[in-house]
Amino acid sequence: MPPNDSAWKAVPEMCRAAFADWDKAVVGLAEELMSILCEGMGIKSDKLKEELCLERRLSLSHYYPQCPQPELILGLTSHTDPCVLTVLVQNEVGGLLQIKCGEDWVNVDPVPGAIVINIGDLLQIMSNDEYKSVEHRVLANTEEGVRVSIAVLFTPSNLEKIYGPFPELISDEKPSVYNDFIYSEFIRRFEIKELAGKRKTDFCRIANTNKR
Ligand SMILES: O=C(O)CCC(=O)C(=O)O
Ligand SMILES: [Fe+2]
Repeated sequence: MPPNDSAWKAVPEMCRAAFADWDKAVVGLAEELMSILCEGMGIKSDKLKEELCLERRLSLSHYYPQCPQPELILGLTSHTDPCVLTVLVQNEVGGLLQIKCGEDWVNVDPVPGAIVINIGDLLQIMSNDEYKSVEHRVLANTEEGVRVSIAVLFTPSNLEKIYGPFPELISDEKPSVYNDFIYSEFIRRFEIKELAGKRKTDFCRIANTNKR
């Protein structure tokens, strides 16, 4: 949420100050990461910041109690994050968060003090496939302890802005693999679940370009 947004009022007063401190720390980390990711693409380091990708944050808190029939369900179904970047912290209950590597699911077990960073679909598109959004899921919890995680998803703050691969990354050798789109249209399709079960990046992928 942007600073001074009325959404802050939804945060209980007793934890508003702590939440604001957490938000500040997460934004600082994301700014540094976005700058490194821009350098990795060979574009100016504040490009993602300039594109308003630090301003809108969605904070998702997850609580996974012990499940009596874990073989029947997932804690969170397989998905990629519909954002630029995700910063995620998890408690010590491991063996549940997994990422897809090829055909395999690989555990992302908690490491004390470590933070999980996911590349989101929008960064995959903006980078013209230089970076790839990560498919992940959470298994149902079989342990007595509760698993808790907090994910902060960074998305552009201007919903009516046009996004697409950065022009600096497009050349005759590396043509654009995505059409430009209005961000609110991406959200609309995501919310009506039109993109469910597909790679969300496919909605603007130019036909006949290779999927990676
Ligand atoms: O609970 C987790 O570790 C995953 C949360 C997640 O993938 C999400 O909020 O998008
Ligand atoms: Fe996620």
